[in-house]
Amino acid sequence: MKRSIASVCLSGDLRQKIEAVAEAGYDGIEIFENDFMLFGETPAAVRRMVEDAGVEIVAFQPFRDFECMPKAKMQKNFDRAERKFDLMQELGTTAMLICSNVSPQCIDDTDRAVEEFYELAERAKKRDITLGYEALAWGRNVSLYEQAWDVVKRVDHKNLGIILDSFHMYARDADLSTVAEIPGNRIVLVQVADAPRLKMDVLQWSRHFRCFPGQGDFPMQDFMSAIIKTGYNGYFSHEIFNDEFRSSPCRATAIDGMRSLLWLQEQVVMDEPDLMLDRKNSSFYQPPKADMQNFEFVEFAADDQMRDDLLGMLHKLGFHRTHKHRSKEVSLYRQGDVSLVINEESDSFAQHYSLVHGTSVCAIAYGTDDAEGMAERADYYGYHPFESDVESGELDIPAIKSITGELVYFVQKNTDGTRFYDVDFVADDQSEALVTPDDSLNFDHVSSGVAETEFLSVSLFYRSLLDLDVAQPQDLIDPYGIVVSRAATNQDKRIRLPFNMSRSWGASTERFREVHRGSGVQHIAMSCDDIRAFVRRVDPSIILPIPGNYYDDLEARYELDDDLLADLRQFNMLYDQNETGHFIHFYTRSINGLFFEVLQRHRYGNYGEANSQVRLAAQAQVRRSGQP
Ligand SMILES: O=C(O)c1ccc(O)c(O)c1
Ligand SMILES: [Mg+2]
Repeated sequence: MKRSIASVCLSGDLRQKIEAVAEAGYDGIEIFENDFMLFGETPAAVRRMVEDAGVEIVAFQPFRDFECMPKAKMQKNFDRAERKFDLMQELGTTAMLICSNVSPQCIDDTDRAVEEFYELAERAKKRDITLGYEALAWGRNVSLYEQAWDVVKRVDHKNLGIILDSFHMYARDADLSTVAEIPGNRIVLVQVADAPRLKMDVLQWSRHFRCFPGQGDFPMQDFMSAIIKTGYNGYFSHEIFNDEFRSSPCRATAIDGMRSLLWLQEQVVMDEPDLMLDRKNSSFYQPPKADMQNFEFVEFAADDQMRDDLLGMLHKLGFHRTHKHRSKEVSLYRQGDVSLVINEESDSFAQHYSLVHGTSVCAIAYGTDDAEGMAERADYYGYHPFESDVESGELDIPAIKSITGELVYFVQKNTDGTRFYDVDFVADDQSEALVTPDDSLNFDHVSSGVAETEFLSVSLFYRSLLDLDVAQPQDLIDPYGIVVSRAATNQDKRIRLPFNMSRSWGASTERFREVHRGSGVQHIAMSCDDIRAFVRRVDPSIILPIPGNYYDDLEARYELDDDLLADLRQFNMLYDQNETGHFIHFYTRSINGLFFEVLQRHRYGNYGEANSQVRLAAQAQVRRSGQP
């Protein structure tokens, strides 16, 4: 599979874009006309730059509003094309993307289009140039790929083919069956773009919300399979117009794009193993399948200032120290099946992390049946391994850096049922729990607060490397802005990872990123079997106070037992119900922006989203009062 990316996907000037594209390992780049026009070097210099970088200019694009203009304008359009052919020859590229005309003056006359494209193809032939016709979803008279194919078929000229762009096709709910009629050698270029499903003007949707495959909602595997079945052997090229990409570092975006193409290839091969192997691609490598089973532990970096606050909060929630590390300043606090590691080892990753972020989560560990495989997968997807100091007799747990900088560990499940702490830790009966521990406690979800520019990278990280499902974004209402939230989950829902971003400085996510000095884990939720018993054992001073009006509303909305309602009110718990069941939960106050949640699910799969605005308002109230 030959891989390319359009220069319009990336921020910066043309030189920076070319360097980023080469470094990320693409074979080619589509040069967007504006990127060239606004660049201060000659076509020959750009050609050298691209050659030196070892990439190919896959296409020059776009050539706009060519066909079916009033007769008086056509001569000018042919002249304009000749000028661009000159430029393309200087740049050393042979493919020109022509998008369907969007001008109000464009005449609806397919015979005319056929004649004009024949004439243009004849001119292109003299220059060894191939034209590719692409239907823009908002084209004046040609807006469907079937219409573009009809024109190309009728022109029947070797120098004119079709360009297929997944965005335009899916945006118009295309039926992919006509793709099978197109011989692969008549496809000049395939552009891949995903997008979230949005109901809005198609032009605005395309220009601002496209994203890399794996970040949006389109069934990109089906598109890929349909194309590959035509026998097409050319480039798959990203063409993503996206506001976040425009404001993100171009190298990071280019690398994410490469991960996205690798992921797409993995999906296609998984669905239809013969498709790509048929293509004499014997060097084809398929990474080990992801295997992610559970949250094994969460690790905290503790700094001097807030260490005691954190330990105090854990004690009040029923945790106590059960183990100490054999050789390091590392303690394990357990309750039920929740393991929290407190790392105070000097000169460790954790200590460096706490110097920047204060007391906070510096790592999440997942249990897996194939830790080696996960490490190999991480390498395949270009996520960076992290090597830690391991003493003999200790586990060497594969680790990588996540997008937001904390570590991700892959902990091998042992067949004999022993756990990570049975090797590296010694049991420690010194400290007693302040309150009776709850054996039913389990990790439920771990949420992160991320920057707007990281949001799509994080979804790709979860979808590609960890093979999690990533749900569509939801808006949560904060008193000071909107928080956009998505959740990644594994199949049996033992791993749930919501992640949030906000464009509003005053909203919870950005306030967290301010106190925590960067993105990271903001919230750890744990489930139990009897939350009404659990909350009675917890010191009320650590629980987030909820406004009384909320309970009056609950009473009006649902038929709740007086008993339950009284408990909810007294213990500052929240309640939600849906068609299948109900949900009760409470939050703690925060430490350095981080807070805990304890919850009980009754056949309920959501997160109490309906209550998120209550929580966000309650947290804003606490912040305003200057309390933690
Ligand atoms: O938005 C546009 O104008 C535009 C231009 C070229 C393309 O290939 C495309 O898909 C969209
Ligand atoms: Mg396109």
